[in-house]
Amino acid sequence: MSLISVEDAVARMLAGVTHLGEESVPLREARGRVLARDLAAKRDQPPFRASAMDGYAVRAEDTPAGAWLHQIGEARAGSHFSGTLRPGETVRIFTGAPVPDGADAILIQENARADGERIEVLEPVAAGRHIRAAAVDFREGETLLQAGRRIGTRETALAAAMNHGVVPVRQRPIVAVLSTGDELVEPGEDPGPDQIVSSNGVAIASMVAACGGVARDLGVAVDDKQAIADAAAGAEDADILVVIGGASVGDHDLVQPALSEKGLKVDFWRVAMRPGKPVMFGTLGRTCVLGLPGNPVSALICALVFLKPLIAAMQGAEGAEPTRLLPLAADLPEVGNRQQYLRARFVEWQGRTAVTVADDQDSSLLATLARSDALIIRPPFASAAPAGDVVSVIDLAQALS
Ligand SMILES: Nc1nc2c(c(=O)[nH]1)N[C@H]1C(S)=C(S)[C@@H](COP(=O)(O)OP(=O)(O)OC[C@H]3O[C@@H](n4cnc5c(N)ncnc54)[C@H](O)[C@@H]3O)O[C@H]1N2
Ligand code: MOO
Repeated sequence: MSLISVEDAVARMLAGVTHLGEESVPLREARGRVLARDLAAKRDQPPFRASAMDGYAVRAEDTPAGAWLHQIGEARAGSHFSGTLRPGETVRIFTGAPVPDGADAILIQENARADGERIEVLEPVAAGRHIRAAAVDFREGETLLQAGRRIGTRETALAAAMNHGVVPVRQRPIVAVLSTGDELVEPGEDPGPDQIVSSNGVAIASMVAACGGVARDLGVAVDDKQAIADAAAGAEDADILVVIGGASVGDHDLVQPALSEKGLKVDFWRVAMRPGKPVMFGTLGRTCVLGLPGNPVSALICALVFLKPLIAAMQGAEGAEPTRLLPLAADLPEVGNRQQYLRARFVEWQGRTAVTVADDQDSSLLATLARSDALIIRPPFASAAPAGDVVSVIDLAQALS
């Protein structure tokens, strides 16, 4: 049986993706959305020379220690002083206020002593000190956030400072999530002795929300072609249908037969990865269909490798999981023909942060996944790796937050 590589599978899946439409949303509601256009500054920041400290606006040359200055006014944030400083004069100033014309430094108040309107200089100050130049942060017209950037806290702050109250973003993909299996009951229900709680549906929906999609829970369909086909009808207007379970080769693995009758075109099935081999991708009309293996850890790792980039691509964003290189704290054996995703923990090893794998990598073990800090990625046919060898690692706290 031939398996497609993870790299080829992801590339094939992304090759057919088109961007979703664009919409405008208030910046306050834009968290997690992806910019559909570049965002340029609508003004200079700061728009004027601004004081960085509370104190006195001065001419630096007037400030030998012991000099006395005459206070002629006050400048506050939001209210400038309209005159011009002449020799021997100062203006009381507060952080964020426009620096008056004629002043070239701020004498901080700790280095001054006020006696009515007479101000004694306790420490000289150099020209330019504690003044932020106009537009030192950015200039009007400068593009600071590019299309494709996901809006988090930093982007929100910058877009706001650029004076964007409303931002152009990509629509959120609608992701229908269908679990399959006679054995499944929803979390919190009263399972029979042969039954299993459906953890995958709710977990994938959580991931969809975290990736900026809109999850539509289609619940659980029993292992029956008609039941699966009927339930999948709830995804007709969805951008993505995720079907969980029934992906393998057993007599009760009916997802492909059920959806084929509705017109599913399978692009790939079975990928050279472990866990996750039975993952399937195809299209049903305009809906992308991702078939995830039922084993809970396989489902989540496949969602990380395929669903996250798919959702990101529809929004015009980068979705590949960032990796970093860390040394192994213990030996690993050689790899077979499937790329491995090994649950692992961060440990201190020879004075450095290193990774060590969990003993049992069975793809049903969610507690092990929750205890793990990282996934070690090992490519197909990699040779045995001794402790100290560097491996590629995904940080789970970010990847499956
Ligand atoms: N003869 C073979 N058997 C299996 C193969 C194979 O190549 N040849 N592949 C194995 C691999 S690898 C995996 S992964 C599983 C994939 O199975 P399915 O996708 O068909 O999933 P199911 O059989 O429906 O379920 C597997 C397992 O996962 C549990 N499950 C299913 N859905 C959920 C859910 N929503 N929440 C929690 N747990 C779920 C289910 O109860 C089973 O225990 O096949 C191997 N077999
Ligand atoms: O490879 Mo399956 O996806 O491990 O259990």
